[in-house]
Amino acid sequence: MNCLSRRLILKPPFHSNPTLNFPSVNVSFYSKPISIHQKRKLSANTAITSLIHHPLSGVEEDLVGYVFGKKKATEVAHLIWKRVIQNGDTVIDATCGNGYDTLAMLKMVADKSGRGRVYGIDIQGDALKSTASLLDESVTLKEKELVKLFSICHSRMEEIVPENSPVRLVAFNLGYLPGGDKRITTVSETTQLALEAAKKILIPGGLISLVVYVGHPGGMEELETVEAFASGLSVSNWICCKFQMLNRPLAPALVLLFKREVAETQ
Ligand SMILES: C[S@@+](CC[C@H](N)C(=O)[O-])C[C@H]1O[C@@H](n2cnc3c(N)ncnc32)[C@H](O)[C@@H]1O
Repeated sequence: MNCLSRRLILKPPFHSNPTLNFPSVNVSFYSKPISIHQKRKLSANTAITSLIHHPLSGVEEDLVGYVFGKKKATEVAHLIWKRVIQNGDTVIDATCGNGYDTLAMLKMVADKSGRGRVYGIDIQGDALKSTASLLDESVTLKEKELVKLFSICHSRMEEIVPENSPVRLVAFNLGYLPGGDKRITTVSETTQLALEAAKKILIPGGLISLVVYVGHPGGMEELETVEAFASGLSVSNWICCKFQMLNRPLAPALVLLFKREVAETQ
């Protein structure tokens, strides 16, 4: 058989951590039609390669940590963001709160060229003040300039991100502001609108990440809204999953909506 074989070192574009080793794979180019058996072998190799390079691979231990109550949903979310975000990216924190997620995102996008941007949104002025003061304590003035804060509803996120900015992450941490007024929470209607907006502006290879607190009134309904939205996304373009503890009903659920880099043919 006429077959050209090449050994490639694949560096997925979503990966920014140079300390991790990338597996090498054999890629074969065939000049003749191949048998069904060879085709199956090839597509299995492709499937394995895409699994190896998926942002969820490499965080297995952290997911086990979450299952055994050793890692918080937010910590696992941050580790997965790290595998998606590249220096210089544009990302959105759709619920800034006290700014911990904003800060984590800033550390991931900031580079010397000053290209990265974090658009932070919260309906409460107090939350944005809290985010700004956390940034003041934690980052340089130059880094802080990469963060743009907006006191608006996240359903309006399209209005604040410049049109040609490739958004790679939109993150939600739903519920109420810790230490704030517990009556002010995210709500299903606007969360649904915000998810639709996020879907429109996210680039292929991007991620919509949600940590959903279900212990407050309306929290469970909101999780159902998120699940219904995720269930409606096409399999060829999205990989959607949820991590939730069944016997810890008040523990937050982690919902991840990965937009495929390349649409999968069915
Ligand atoms: C659980 S807190 C976020 C915690 C935050 N990510 C952190 O790291 O501290 C949820 C936040 O969502 C905000 N929020 C509620 N409804 C919103 C809306 N429609 N648009 C934007 N933010 C909203 C609340 O004011 C609150 O600060």
